[in-house]
Amino acid sequence: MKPETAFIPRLNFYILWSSYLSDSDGKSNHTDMMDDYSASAKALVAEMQAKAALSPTKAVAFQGAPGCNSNIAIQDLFPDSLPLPCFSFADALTAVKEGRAGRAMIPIENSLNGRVADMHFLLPESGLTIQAEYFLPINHCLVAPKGAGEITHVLSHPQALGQCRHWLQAHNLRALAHADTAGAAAEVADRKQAGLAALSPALAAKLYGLEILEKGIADGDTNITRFVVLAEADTALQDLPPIRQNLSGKMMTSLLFTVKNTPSALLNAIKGFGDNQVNMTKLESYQHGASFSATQFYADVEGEPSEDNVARALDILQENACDLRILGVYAQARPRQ
Ligand SMILES: O=C(O)C(=O)C[C@]1(C(=O)O)C=C[C@@H](O)C=C1
Repeated sequence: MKPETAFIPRLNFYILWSSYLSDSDGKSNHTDMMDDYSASAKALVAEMQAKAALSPTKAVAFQGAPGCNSNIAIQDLFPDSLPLPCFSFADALTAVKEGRAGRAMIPIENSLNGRVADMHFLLPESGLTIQAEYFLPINHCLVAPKGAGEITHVLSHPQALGQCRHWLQAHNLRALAHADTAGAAAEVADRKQAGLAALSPALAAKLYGLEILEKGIADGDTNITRFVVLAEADTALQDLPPIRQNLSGKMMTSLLFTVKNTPSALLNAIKGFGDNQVNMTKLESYQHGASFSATQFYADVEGEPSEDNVARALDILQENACDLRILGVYAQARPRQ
């Protein structure tokens, strides 16, 4: 991504970083913004990291600054845990791999704006498994320092900007991408720049001393993000802080598999799910390798491999696909039908 401009996928406009977010001498601060937490967030990040370091199994890693939605998801699901802020998704997964956190909380899809994290490569590469899912209602606020004046530019995570795309256009606000919603709030708190606001949770406004100018911003009535909890496969659930959530009583299984780009290859691979009455709730495709000759699929199905019908469907999948990998078997947090 060039320092001068950045493109937000799913939003049909370019974001001018340095033309707007530059010092009075014209020097860009792009590198600082992309590579590290802003000053307002640093002390809190350091404090949370220090607490997590004292009790790593109680730590749950997340991408973003304190007060972001992933942090809120952790507070909801693991009230007794120690949230561990990490700057990138890769950092959050590495924290679990290196034993600095027992788990990671990762957003994967949003009801208004679709896919979030690149699970198809992050998860397989990390070797971690999905232990749980969680659905968090998202409540974006427009937040700014006191005296910011008329707002013209809004900084936030590309997902948050995408979830509020129509609202931003209707209010003639220019969107600027940031690593996460709370990090965006910390950034506008540091800059105290006239006309600059952030889209963030109310919690971030509180943490970074910002005013809430508007609440409940979203382009639809239902704005929910699905998160998954990742952990090492051999981590026993009982060794980690308890999960507090209502469950539907069913299980979910997440899979990754590859088929050749030949006629009916996908149809043959997943036929067993329909034939055995197994409900597939998600199927996403990705090009696999550099040749465009095979496609990788990520799928979520209801049920678990120990159920006969799921086992039969998986056998058929195994016969017709390659690289089948079970990414996780976990309790369903929300009915799918
Ligand atoms: O930036 C945050 O607040 C995050 O936790 C990330 C994230 C996302 O990537 O989807 C999480 C939930 C919201 O949908 C918006 C942003």
